[in-house]
Amino acid sequence: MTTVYLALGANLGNRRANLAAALERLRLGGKFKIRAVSGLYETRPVGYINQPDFLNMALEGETELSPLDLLDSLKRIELLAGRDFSAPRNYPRPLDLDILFYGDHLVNEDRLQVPHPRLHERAFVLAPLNEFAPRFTHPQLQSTIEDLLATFDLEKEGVFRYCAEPGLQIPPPRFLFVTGKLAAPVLEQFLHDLSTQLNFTYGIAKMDMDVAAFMSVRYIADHLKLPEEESGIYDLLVIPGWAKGDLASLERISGIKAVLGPTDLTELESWLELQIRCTKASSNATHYYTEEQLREIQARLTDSNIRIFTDGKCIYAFNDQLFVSGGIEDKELRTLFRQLGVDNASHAFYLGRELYKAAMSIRLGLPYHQDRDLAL
Ligand SMILES: Nc1ncnc2c1ncn2[C@@H]1O[C@H](COP(=O)(O)OP(=O)(O)OP(=O)(O)O)[C@@H](O)[C@H]1O
Ligand SMILES: Nc1nc2c(c(=O)[nH]1)N=C(CO)CN2
Repeated sequence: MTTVYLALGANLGNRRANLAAALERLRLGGKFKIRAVSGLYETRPVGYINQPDFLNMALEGETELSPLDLLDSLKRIELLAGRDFSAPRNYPRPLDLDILFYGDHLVNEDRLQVPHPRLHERAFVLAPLNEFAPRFTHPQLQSTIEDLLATFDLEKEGVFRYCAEPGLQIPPPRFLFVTGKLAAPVLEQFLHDLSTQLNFTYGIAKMDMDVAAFMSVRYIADHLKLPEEESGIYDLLVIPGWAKGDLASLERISGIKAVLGPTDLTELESWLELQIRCTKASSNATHYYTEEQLREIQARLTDSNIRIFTDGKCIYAFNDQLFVSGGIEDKELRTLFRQLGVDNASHAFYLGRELYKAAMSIRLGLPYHQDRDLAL
């Protein structure tokens, strides 16, 4: 698995819906996992000026695809969004997906250059990327994203973080269940109930056979009719637990990672819980705000409640009036606490506990969320 960074842009049609659909399609049959997404930015077009404004965002993902296979998948997603590849470069488009970085690999092929050769000239790329990868170092320029971004005045560039469109979330996992005709209605009911409880989405492929237990992997591979554009929207193909045969060939034919599901519907809940936990546990991306972004958040506050954040190194605490930051050593924590000037005893206990939890999260390399337990 390689960590990759992608830039997304849209300036035709329903721009936000185009970006949302791209996130849904970016599962690539389980070969791509989105780990972090930025907010949406309203941006003035660069290059060919006489065209509508863009919505831009960036994301961090992990993939087992090679750089060129990833590029091909991105081109397919652009095509599904209605992209006209005969239009000249820099023309309006419903969707544009660029590979910014592929780990720290350098690629220099006719149809692919990575790192993207123009990313450091583009505030509309650097600003969203900086939300979750400020300290990623450009392998050729040897500068971090935050340093590259610091050379731009975002207002002058026409790059605005707080646009009218609400941001997008990482889509929940999406499973495709294969079933026989008899079990289909019961499975549908189970999945319908569990999907909100466990936060996943699903599709059901009903095979023309009464009982799922009689299906072989070969039979499923031969009879699963999936429109080509659909394989990308799933993370996992779940086939009945009794099925025997070669899963690798089914994966090749369907384009989706395949696993055997539980043999009994009563085990479906714990089986799904485990699957979902596994996808989350392998996520190592932590979203950190930069001090500048935290100060922007502060500027919009109107109350005195203290908000606490970390950036993996320092602790930041602020309300509408004051903004303090500091390190995680005991002495630094005490100074931070004093600067907050809290005189109410129960509030002081609360803040002390939160500050120590924030310090602990930094020591352990875990994400910190105010009022939530530390979690792996
Ligand atoms: N890192 C990269 N990411 C995406 N496409 C790339 C990359 N490097 C080279 N390309 C090639 O660029 C071609 C044109 O891509 P596209 O139409 O998205 O360009 P553009 O968005 O108009 O301009 P720009 O490349 O400056 O963003 C693609 O078909 C692809 O082969
Ligand atoms: N603001 C903005 N301008 C652009 C963009 C884009 O995504 N945002 N993409 C381009 C071609 O890739 C050319 N110009």
